[in-house]
Amino acid sequence: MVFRPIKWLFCSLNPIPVEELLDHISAEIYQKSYVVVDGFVDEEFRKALLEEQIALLNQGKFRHAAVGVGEKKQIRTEIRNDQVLWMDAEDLSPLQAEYWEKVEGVRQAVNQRCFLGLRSFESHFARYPIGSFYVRHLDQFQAVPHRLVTVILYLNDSWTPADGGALRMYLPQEDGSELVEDILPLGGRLVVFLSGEIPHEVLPTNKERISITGWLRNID
Ligand SMILES: O=C(O)CCC(=O)C(=O)O
Ligand SMILES: [Fe+2]
Repeated sequence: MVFRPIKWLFCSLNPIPVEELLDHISAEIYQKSYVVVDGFVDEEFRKALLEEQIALLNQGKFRHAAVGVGEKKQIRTEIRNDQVLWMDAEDLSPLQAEYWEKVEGVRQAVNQRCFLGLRSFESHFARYPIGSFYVRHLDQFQAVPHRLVTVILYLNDSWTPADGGALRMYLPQEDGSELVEDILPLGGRLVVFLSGEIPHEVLPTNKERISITGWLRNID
């Protein structure tokens, strides 16, 4: 497989060298357990990923997302009612492989600074139809201890506060309280956070909401 060399990650107005961006991501994760990066992918790439996802959706490849793992895995639409399509690490499309390659940069940078021993990545496309949500949860729990870092890329063409569907993060403070931060799923925006430390939810969306969610893990 041939990868396009990644020299720049984009903010359309303000491209910065990839090393600088990865350094920023790992520093923020180290200091505050999360980071939001706008324009992580350029518009052309975002649109191509969105089109690929819509084509797969139209082929009926998405399934209701489940909660729990193994025998306890079940569809619980009162907890989450998005639809997902897992990417097959052994059979990535060229676009998916290009995205994974970008996340590989994040993995290495975070490992270097935070010593998390991240070894692999898993991810799925996600579609939240109008009215859907995902109630407050942690991505790392007893049954899935190997998910250490959550990585989300939003693919939406446009988003305003009136569209709902924000990612609501509950940031633990030193005094034991929580700071609530709402992050809109703006196209090209990347959100990275420590899966075991930041409870979060997806607020009900008033518009179809498309993203790629993934996890860096400490297993192969
Ligand atoms: O799409 C989002 O903003 C968050 C999704 C999420 O929390 C999850 O899939 O675990
Ligand atoms: Fe989550």
